Amino acid sequence: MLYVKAPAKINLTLDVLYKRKDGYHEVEMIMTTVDLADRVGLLKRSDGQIHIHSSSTFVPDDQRNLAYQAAKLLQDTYGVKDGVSISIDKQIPVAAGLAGGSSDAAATLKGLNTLWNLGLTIDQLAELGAEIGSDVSFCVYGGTAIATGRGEKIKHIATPPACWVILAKPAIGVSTAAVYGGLDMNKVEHPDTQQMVQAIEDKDYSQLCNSVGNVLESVTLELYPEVSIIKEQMNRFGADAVLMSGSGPTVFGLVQNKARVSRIVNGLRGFCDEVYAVRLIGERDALA
Ligand SMILES: C[C@](O)(CO)[C@H](O)COP(=O)(O)OP(=O)(O)OC[C@H]1O[C@@H](n2ccc(N)nc2=O)[C@H](O)[C@@H]1O
Ligand SMILES: Nc1ncnc2c1ncn2[C@@H]1O[C@H](COP(=O)(O)OP(=O)(O)OP(=O)(O)O)[C@@H](O)[C@H]1O
Repeated sequence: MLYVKAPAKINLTLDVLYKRKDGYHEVEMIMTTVDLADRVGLLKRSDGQIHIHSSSTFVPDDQRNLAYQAAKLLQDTYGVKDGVSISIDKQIPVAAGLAGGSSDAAATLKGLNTLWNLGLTIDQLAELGAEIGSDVSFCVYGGTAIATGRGEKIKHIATPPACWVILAKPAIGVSTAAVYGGLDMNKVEHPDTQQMVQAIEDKDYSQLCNSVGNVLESVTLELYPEVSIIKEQMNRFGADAVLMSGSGPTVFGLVQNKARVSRIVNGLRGFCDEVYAVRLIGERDALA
């Protein structure tokens, strides 16, 4: 069995520039990996079939699974006759704004490149990943990057200063399409992406905290008021910055003071079932 780690991402910024003719939104966002990861196990099959087994009942075990789609795309594109049994040890909450499915797909692309001896470059894998979903290309590389286009154009940037990331996910799943669909471009308050890039390059933690912003947040907050409550609690218990990740509903809080981490985590219990305290990874291949 070949095991590949599939880390979650958070969006330190997420800006939407305009709605495109193809229905997608042109974005500019800063993404970084955190050390909450699924574990994807891959076992070669000689019958050509793709089988999925997941530890979570929330995840489809058929062609709807993004890891299945990754394997099928490689088979079809490169005429691969081998199959694979894919087991997903799910640690990342599902439909949470943390790119769990996208990261499983990216891990599958990378693992099968080895298992099926395809000899593809990481750039080729990232390009294929874009056919599966907008977040998959970033997940192939990991690290910290500005993503543009519909999210598939990746430019790597420096590693952010070290900190804790508290993730709190209310017991709801959010449809990414519904959140983008609810965005009113006349009401968008754009985050300052360049200021965030500068803060990361300067390793200026307090400026980084001042620069977080996500234009999808107000849409999700309106649909799900429970997300606001979690934001308020994180702020009240002393997180340095608080923001929703992706299309939500997960809220993350950044903290440098370790004593404050357990205070915030304990404070959130009772408001929220799923709370994690993890670290920013932010470096490419730190988990490979
Ligand atoms: C919210 C983010 O997670 C931020 O990282 C991503 O922008 C979404 O990435 P994703 O889940 O991989 O999204 P996809 O599976 O490609 O798209 C799901 C749906 O979201 C909407 N969508 C997605 C990306 C984008 N740039 N514009 C969009 O309008 C589209 O309606 C699309 O049908
Ligand atoms: N391997 C997978 N893991 C989790 N969900 C999957 C997977 N494959 C397909 N899905 C489906 O995709 C949907 C979105 O799940 P996912 O956890 O990837 O969302 P997300 O964290 O919001 O992603 P993103 O941040 O990229 O928008 C789920 O409702 C689930 O049915």
